Amino acid sequence: MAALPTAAFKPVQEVLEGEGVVPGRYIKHKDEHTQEDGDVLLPMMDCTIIDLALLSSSSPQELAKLHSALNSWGCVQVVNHGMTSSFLDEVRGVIEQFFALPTNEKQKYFRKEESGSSDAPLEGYANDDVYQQKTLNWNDNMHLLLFPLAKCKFELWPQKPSNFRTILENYTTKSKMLFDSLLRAMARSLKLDENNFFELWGNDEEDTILGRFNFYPRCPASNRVDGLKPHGDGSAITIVLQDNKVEGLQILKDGKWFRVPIIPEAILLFIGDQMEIASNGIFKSPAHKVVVSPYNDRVSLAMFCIPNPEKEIGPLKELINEDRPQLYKRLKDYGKIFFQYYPENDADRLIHTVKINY
Ligand SMILES: O=C(O)CCC(=O)C(=O)O
Ligand SMILES: [Fe+2]
Repeated sequence: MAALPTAAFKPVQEVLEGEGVVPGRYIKHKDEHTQEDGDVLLPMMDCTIIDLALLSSSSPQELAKLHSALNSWGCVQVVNHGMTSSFLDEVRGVIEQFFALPTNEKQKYFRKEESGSSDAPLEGYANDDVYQQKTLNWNDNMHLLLFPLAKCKFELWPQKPSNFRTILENYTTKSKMLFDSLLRAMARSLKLDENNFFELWGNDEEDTILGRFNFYPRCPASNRVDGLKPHGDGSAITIVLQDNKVEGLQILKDGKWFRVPIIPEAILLFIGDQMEIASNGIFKSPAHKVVVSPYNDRVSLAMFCIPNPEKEIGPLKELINEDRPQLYKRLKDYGKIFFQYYPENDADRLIHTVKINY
């Protein structure tokens, strides 16, 4: 990967300063204008809300709801997860405070090439401009490895606001428990041994959680830019803490885009490509994207469960049978395959590259 051009770096947040014109590099190609002007009128998805307490007590109805939603949408929102709304607001608050800092303060945590390697992610603050995408996302972001603690590069964690680290460590510890409960419940909903998905993620000290802190500045030409282009997540599973006031996340189902509702007390779960592979296609990794508001900035925090790249991932043998032949190849380091294609504009379903064609 080319060296990251620190000197030329400009946060999207500052792009409109001066003339206030959105540069062409951010304007979507004509053929990407699928629903220009119409985004606000898109239907809301029929989002399943899962009660974690019921799930953990193995309520058959709740497990069936989970199975059905992950099989159709690949996404649910989870409530009763043990984190209070005021705590979730604190997490959102420190993210907002970080992105509100002056650029020279944020640049102390700038993403450097040396911080990444084939098996460790690039960490720090940046935006997609540094990867020279064809059309850029209207998004500034920060990537931090959040788990396990032994792998955290705390020198890249913001010192301001001063409670950033405490809040994020606390949120990560609670999220790890949430991930574990969800993975167990997902296995149970498929009538598998409840520890089966720990083979995929969670039982290995090289399994990690990568956090992506997103900031989508408001944009007057909001319907001509993408906050985040359509993509499926390359993780095993992802949880997203959405902004509690500003909508923007959309999900694709049967070729149509739907808005994802804001449920302030909920945490959103997306199936990632590696879980779609492990579940032999029963759980779907949905394409999703983010649209930008003309009036308000939006933040979110996506936490990706990334399996040890040395581990071979493939459809579980219990989920392969005559009616459902093996749909995906067995592979290692899906992240590497994923990031070879990721900067492309049309890379919304990279999982197709590892499909077995009968
Ligand atoms: O901003 C959001 O709500 C979703 C972010 C997302 O999809 C990602 O970071 O992969
Ligand atoms: Fe995503």
